[in-house]
Amino acid sequence: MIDAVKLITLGVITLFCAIAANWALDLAYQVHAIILMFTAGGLFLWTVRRVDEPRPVVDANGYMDGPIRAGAIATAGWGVVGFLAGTYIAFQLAFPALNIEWAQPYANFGRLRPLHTSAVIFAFGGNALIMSSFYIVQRTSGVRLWGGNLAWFVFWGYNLFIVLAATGYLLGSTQSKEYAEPEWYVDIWLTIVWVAFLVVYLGTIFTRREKHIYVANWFLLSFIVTVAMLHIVNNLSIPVSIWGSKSVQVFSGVQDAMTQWWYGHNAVGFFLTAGFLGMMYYFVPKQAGRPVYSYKLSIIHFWALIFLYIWAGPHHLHYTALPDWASTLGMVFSIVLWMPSWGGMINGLMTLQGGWDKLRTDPIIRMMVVSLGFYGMSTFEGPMMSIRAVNSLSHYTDWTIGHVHSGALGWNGMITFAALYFLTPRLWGRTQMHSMAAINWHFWLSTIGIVLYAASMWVSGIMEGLMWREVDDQGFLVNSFADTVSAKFPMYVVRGLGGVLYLAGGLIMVWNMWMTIRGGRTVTAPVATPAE
Ligand code: HEM
Ligand code: HEM
Ligand SMILES: [Cu+2]
Repeated sequence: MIDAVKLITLGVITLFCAIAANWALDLAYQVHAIILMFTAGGLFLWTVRRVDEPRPVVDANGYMDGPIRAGAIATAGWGVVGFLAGTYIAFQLAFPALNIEWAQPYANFGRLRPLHTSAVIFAFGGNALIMSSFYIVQRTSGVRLWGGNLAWFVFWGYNLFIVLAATGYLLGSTQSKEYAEPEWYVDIWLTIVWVAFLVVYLGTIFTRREKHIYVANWFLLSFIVTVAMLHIVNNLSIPVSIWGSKSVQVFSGVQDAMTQWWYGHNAVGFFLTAGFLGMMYYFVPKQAGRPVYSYKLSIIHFWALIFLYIWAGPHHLHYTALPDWASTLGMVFSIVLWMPSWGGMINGLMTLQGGWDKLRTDPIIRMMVVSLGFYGMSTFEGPMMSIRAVNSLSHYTDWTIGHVHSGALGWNGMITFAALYFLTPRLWGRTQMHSMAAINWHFWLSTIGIVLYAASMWVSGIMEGLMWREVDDQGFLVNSFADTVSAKFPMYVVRGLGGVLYLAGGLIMVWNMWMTIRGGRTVTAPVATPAE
C-alpha cells in the first residue's frame, strides 16, 4: 500500500517536472525542473524494483546509524567544497582577474559568495547538525530513530535542497536575502524536509526509554523548532508564475529589512550557536570522559540564551531607517547576551577540570578547547560590535567578516572536526582514527589559518573604518573609496593564505576519515546501552 502511494506520488512529480521543464521561464527553473525530474524518475524505478522486499534499517547495535554515516561523509565532503569556494573568493577579492572572463556570469564573486556561505553554513554545518543530532538523540534516549526510513528522507531531502540552492546561485536565481537566497520552490522543499526532521527527532524523544531528557537535546530541539519558524516567516513571498523562479516578498521596506535580520541574526543564534552547543554538550563530556561541569548552569544559560537571542537582530541595522528604539533594543539585548554565551563556554571548558593533561595528549580535546575559546571570543566581540558607537566604525568593514569567521572557522568548524573524529571510528566499528599525527597536523593548520584570517581582517577592517571617516582640517574627506580598496590588498593576501591552510587541514581530515573507513581493525559493536 505504502509503496503504491510512493509510486503514484513519484510518478506525478516526474510528470509535473517534465511539464515544468518545458514551460520554464528562466534557466535556473528549467535546470531545477530537469534535476527534479531525473531524481523523482530515478526514485520511481528504484522503488518499483524493491516493492515488497524486506528492509532492515537497524544496525547490529540496535541503533539506526546509516543516515549518520552518510551524514558524516557529506559533512566532510561539503566542508572541503565550502572551504575551497571561500579560499577562491578570498583570492578574487585580492586579484580581481580571477573573475575569469570566459566563466562569466556564472563564476563571478557575486554568485560564488552565496555559494560559499551556503556551502559552509547549510551544507557543512547543516549536515553536521543533522547527523550529530540523530546520533545524540538515539544514545541519550536509549532507542533507535523513530519513523524508520524517514531519517533517510531527511538526509537525502536536505542534500537535494543544497544541490538546488547551489546550482540556483550559479545560474543567477536568488531572492537577495542573505543566508536565505534560494527561491520559493526550493524554500517549500526545505520546509517539507525540516518538518520530517522535527518529526523524527520528536518521535525519538517521545519513545525514549530514559526518563530524563539530556540537555544536549534541549539545545538541538530549540534549533530545529526555531529554524522552522525563522525560515517560514522570512521566506513569505508570492511567485510571479509557477513556471518561473522569480518571486516577490510579502514585506517591503524597513519591515522587510527587519524581518531579514531577525532571521539572519537568529540563524546565527539557533543554527550556528544553539545547535552547535547541543553538539558541544554531548561530545565534550564524552571525549573528556567526565560529566558536564554544572548541569544547573546548562539549564539556566539555555533559557537565557533562547530568550535573549530573539531580540538582538536590530544590531544589524544600526543607523538605518529602523526606529531608534528598535536599534537600542537590539543593542541592549546583545550586550546582555554576552553572559549566557559565556555560560556555555565556561561550562564546556570547566568540564575538562581535573583532566587538563589530556590537552597535551589528545588532539581532539585540543580542538574542542580551541573551539570553545573562539566561541567565547566571538561572543565577546559581537556584543561589543552591537554598541552603536563601535558599530559606526565596524559596520560595512572587514571587521564584520573577521568576526564572522572567528565564530565560523573557530567555533563551528573546530567542534565539527572534533565530532567527526569522535564519530568516524565508532560509526564504522574501528578502534580509533587511522592517524593521530594527521589530526595533530589538522589542528595546527586550521588554528594558524584562523589566526591569519581573524588578524588580517581586524587590521584591514579597523583601517578602512578609520580611513572612511578621516577628514582634513577643512572638514573634507581625505580618502576616496578606491584608496581603501588598494590599502587592503596585503591583508587580503594574508586572509587568502589563512584559507589555504584551513583548506589543507580539511583535506587531511578527509584523507584520515577515508583511511579509517577503508581499513583498520573491526571491533565488535557494543550492544545498545541506554543513555550513554
Ligand atoms: C577556508 C576557509 C574560508 C575562507 C577563506 C572564507 C572566505 C570568505 C570570504 C572571502 C568571504 C567574503 C567576504 C567579503 O564579502 O568581503 C566570506 C564570507 C562569509 N563566510 Fe567564509 N570563508 C571560509 C570558511 C567559512 C566557514 C567555515 C564559514 C561558516 C561555517 C564561513 C561563513 C561565511 C559567512 C557567514 C560569510 C558572509 C559574511 C558577511 O556577509 O558578513 N566561511 N568567506
Ligand atoms: C553574543 C553573541 C553575538 C553577538 C551579540 C553578535 C553581534 C554581531 C554584530 C553586532 C554584528 C555586526 C552587524 C553589522 O555591523 O552589520 C555581527 C555580525 C555577524 N555575526 Fe555576530 N554576534 C555574536 C556571535 C556570533 C557568533 C558565535 C557567530 C558565528 C558562529 C556570529 C556570526 C555573525 C555573522 C555571520 C555576522 C554577519 C552578518 C552579515 O552581515 O552578513 N556571531 N554579529
Ligand atoms: Cu546578529
